[in-house]
Amino acid sequence: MSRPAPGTPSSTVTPAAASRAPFGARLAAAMDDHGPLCAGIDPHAALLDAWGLQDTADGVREFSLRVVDALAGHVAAVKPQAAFYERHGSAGLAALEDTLAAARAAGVLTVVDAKRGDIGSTMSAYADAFLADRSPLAGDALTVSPYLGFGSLAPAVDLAATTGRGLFVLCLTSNPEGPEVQHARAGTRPDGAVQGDAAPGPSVAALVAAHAAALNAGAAPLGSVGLVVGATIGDAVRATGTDLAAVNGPLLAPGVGAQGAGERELATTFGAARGNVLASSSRAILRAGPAPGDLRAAARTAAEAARRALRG
Ligand SMILES: O=c1ccn([C@@H]2O[C@H](COP(=O)(O)O)[C@@H](O)[C@H]2O)c(=O)[nH]1
Repeated sequence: MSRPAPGTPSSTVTPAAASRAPFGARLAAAMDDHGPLCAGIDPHAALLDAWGLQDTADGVREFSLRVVDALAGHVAAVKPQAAFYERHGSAGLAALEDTLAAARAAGVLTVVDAKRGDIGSTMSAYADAFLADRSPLAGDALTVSPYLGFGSLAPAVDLAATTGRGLFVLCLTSNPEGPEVQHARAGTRPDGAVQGDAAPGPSVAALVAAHAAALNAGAAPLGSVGLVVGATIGDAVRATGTDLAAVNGPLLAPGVGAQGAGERELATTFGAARGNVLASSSRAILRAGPAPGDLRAAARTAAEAARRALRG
């Protein structure tokens, strides 16, 4: 088996990476073509059962391949949730690899929702796993967690830029527990200056958004460092002083459907940045399966609603 020589820099530019347009540009085109909707691939045990599949790695693979087959060409992106593959161990990871390969072959963009984040040296290994051309686990973009400090994400930021891939950095997540961390006041300003006790820093969410904005400065039509901003967060963008319009990157908005957000929430949450939003829905679409036509109809309905709310 051939292996890269020890010490081979992960930033090696392969011919594939050199010919790939940046993720932000590819996603902007896909959203224009198919509507601003990402369909989540979350093979929950209950969904596998409802589709007549076993709760095994083979069941997860079959489920995922059916979703890709039904939805490629009808949604801007698909988002496999890594946890549902990992729970089946190495065979589950192989199913994720097969899912990503099928999506690549079908021409639909992939966001691997693995929410990785660690100290910089370990983040380098995560970047190699999910963003390097040579990795079978690489999609078009990866969700990452900035809670070890935004700068710890640098290896992923660098490798994504080199290989034409993207990131979605957690900013204002859709779950009700998020505010205890994301609304808190940060200890530093975007320039790294430490705040004194007397002057509270920006909110953590605003700081994360400011870092993403700096990385996307000048990119057109859209930068490749996106944020995760849940569609369920109410007025948290205003409450945290988060400037989403300045980010100039895609905003992945989970929480549509099963978590309760709909057209109204999409229309009111994102302000002037709503044209950059990629609404994301998993269970609400997947429950329409397993018939491919029913899945497609559910995705089309969700995509039309997202288009009305975000681009109407
Ligand atoms: O803030 C976040 C970040 C990620 N997610 C993920 O999106 C899907 C949501 O699934 P639904 O079935 O549409 O509720 C799931 O994979 C989450 O881990 C999120 O919900 N919120």
